[in-house]
Amino acid sequence: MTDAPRVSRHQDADVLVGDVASALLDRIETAQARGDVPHVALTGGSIAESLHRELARRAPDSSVDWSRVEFWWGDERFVTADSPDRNALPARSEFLDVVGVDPAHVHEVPSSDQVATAEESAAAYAETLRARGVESFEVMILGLGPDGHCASLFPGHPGLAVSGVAVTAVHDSPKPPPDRVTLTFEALNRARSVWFIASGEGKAEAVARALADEGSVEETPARGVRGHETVWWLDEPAASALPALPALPA
Ligand SMILES: O=C1O[C@H](COP(=O)(O)O)[C@@H](O)[C@H](O)[C@H]1O
Repeated sequence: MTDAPRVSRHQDADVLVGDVASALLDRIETAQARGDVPHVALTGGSIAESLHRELARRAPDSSVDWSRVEFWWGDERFVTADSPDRNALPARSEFLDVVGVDPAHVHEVPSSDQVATAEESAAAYAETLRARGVESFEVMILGLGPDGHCASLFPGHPGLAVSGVAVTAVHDSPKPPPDRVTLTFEALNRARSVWFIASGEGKAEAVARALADEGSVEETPARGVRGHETVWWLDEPAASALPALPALPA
């Protein structure tokens, strides 16, 4: 059973990342308090670096036990481990290494200097998910491209139709770099909570298409992702093309 997506609007990008960071720390604490070791999937993209910095800044005020949480990525660029294009690199240096997450609990998608092809990388990442017994992600954080892509699921691309596996390779991505590895819809939709984060007017049309009553996943892949709970964390510019709420009765 999945709930209808919820929209959470914030004044600007700074307020947005602050509120998401504090909600994520609370969510991890709550999961740990009930005895879980939560699995959290991080994202790349424009909002990720400020979110990761904010998480590191707020971490000392939280009671998260960093030895009892595991981190993954919803997608990764198939490049060398030290490439500036890599989603994991800034997440590690700005957040995970700063708060001291056990490196054994940080599960990167294998890079192009570890395996020969994006297909091998996808298979190895899927095997790690299986071996760690990941049945669902506590929180799946996703960015949104101006074209409506999320993770590395791009409009009109073959990856949208992949089923029966948790991870797939992507080639000829319209956004560089061309070779990538992504969770499939099936795996993304195994999240307890999907959190889309979008900031800036450049994302407004894609946000409106993703949340419209009608539209296709082929055109706007983000429409295909639903957790048990789905929250759209938006700043006001990113929310600016959403239809106005009906006025309350007088
Ligand atoms: O390439 C990617 O793009 C999306 C969105 O990024 P943005 O820079 O347009 O905000 C991101 O969510 C994804 O993880 C990443 O690999």
